[in-house]
Amino acid sequence: MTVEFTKYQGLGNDFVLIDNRQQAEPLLTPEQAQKVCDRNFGVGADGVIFVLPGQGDTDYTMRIYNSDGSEPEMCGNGIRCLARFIAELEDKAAGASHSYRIHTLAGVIVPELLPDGQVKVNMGQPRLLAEQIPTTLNSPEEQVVQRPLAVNDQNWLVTCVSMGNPHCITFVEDVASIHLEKLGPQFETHSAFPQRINTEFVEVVRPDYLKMRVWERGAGSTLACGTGACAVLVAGVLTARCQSAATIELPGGPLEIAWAGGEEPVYMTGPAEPVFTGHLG
Ligand SMILES: N[C@H](CCC[C@H](N)C(=O)O)C(=O)O
Repeated sequence: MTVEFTKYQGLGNDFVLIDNRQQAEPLLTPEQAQKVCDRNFGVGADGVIFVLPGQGDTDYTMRIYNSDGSEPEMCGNGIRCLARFIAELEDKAAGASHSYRIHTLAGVIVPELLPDGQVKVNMGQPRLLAEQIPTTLNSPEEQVVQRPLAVNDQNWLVTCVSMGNPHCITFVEDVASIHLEKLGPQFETHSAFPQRINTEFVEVVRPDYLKMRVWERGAGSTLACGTGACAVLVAGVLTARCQSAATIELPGGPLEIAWAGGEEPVYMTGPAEPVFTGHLG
């Protein structure tokens, strides 16, 4: 069976998107997705994203496999790509604005296509309690803000935020000096994170401009992480380092993130572009 796909990227975080509207189960297994993501033996991507039929009052369902075959709850850059892909599948006129209600393992997420081609996403509320991350770095009902964590014989102060998927944020003086390939895997598999963890290293340039690098759970070093940028803004607000809206500069480019605090949702605005279409198998 050949499977058609379209390759999309959001700030260089790239995905194979598959029209899966005809059945409730993904057309590829996690093992097949892993092979598709291989940058030498496959198409090459940070993940595979499936557009499935909606559930309840949602238009569609998004499922995603990381390049290691694991299934995360959500993907910020990926859902912007999914929204653009759906508009293409529905043959929506370019330049018009549309929003979709997407069922995900992180809850209902609402991306809106803006007339300029960018996508604005209501990413839902951040989860801040240790049990919601999940992590053992504090009592289950407590938040994890500037807690000590020993990694690579160094003591880091970390703040943990879930956007449906788990993130560990640490603020540093010079983000370019971080040895991501050495530190990333040690954070990712640390025993304090029973579901593993996405790790963001952040340099506050100004309260409305932060630079970050990311080691993603199940995907390694990527050029951008949308849920990670949201988690970084939330951690910046919780630690009084940044304003309620900021530009988060990733290696692949900037995302605009805003959070009014408390029970309010986090909003993310950024690009998503098609690259090419092809067939698998
Ligand atoms: N690797 C992440 C999923 C992809 C998230 C990232 N690509 C984004 O844009 O949010 C995880 O296992 O939680």
